[in-house]
Amino acid sequence: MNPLVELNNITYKAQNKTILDIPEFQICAGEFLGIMGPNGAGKSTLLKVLAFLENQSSGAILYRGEVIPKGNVPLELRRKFSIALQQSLLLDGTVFHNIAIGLTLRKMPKTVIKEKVAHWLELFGISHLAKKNALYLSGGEAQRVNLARAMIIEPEILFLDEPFSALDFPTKIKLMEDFKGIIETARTTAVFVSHDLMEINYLTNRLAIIVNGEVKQSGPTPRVLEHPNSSTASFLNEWKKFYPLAR
Ligand SMILES: Nc1ncnc2c1ncn2[C@@H]1O[C@H](COP(=O)(O)OP(=O)(O)OP(=O)(O)O)[C@@H](O)[C@H]1O
Repeated sequence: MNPLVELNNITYKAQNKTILDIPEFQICAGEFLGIMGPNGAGKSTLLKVLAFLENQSSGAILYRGEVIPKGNVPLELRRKFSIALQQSLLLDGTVFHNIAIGLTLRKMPKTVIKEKVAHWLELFGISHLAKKNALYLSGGEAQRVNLARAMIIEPEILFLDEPFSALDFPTKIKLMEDFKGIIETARTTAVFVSHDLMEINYLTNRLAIIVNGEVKQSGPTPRVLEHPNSSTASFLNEWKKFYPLAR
């Protein structure tokens, strides 16, 4: 598989503490990569570094084989990426306006915006909410708007930091099912930070386990879950007591 983003000898330090220490790591085109690990392991920091939202302290980040200058990421590269967080951070305005925002910023013609928003509203099953103020949505509805807003720009990589974790179980299951279909059809490359083995097991095809800022194991999700190594077993085996591993 072709690497879209590569990390080479990356460290990230804050307040004299090494938070990430990653000799090499890649995001490959077309994969749905899960990142899992204990609290404070560095998952969100890794996501931010991969998405060029935080500058590494040392090392190089390559995009499609080219080194990207630290702190000077071209706007057109930033615009290839989308990010969806646990909090949907919607704006005070209609659902239509919120979903359209990425296209509006790119100065797309109004007719194209209307067409695309209608398409993504329908895919996420929220056409009936188009005119509603986004601040008055349920958690599940808001997360659908958040994901539609991230997907409408057809990102090269979609970064997800626990977008389902605040949802009740039935809402989460329905959204994950719909989302999986959408992302498979769009063939979007995705990087997904989650605490939840069920979410990881259902959505991802490759899994990296990060402990103390280091990637301790990575590989196809079923293989990592079924064969934890000596560095990941204590973390994964706790989870496996609670969830069956069948996909
Ligand atoms: N800018 C910063 N300054 C100081 N410490 C930081 C900074 N950013 C992150 N950290 C610390 O780095 C560690 C990793 O944080 P990070 O949020 O990446 O972990 P995480 O694995 O996503 O955690 P969680 O599962 O709890 O969300 C934590 O101990 C955090 O307090």
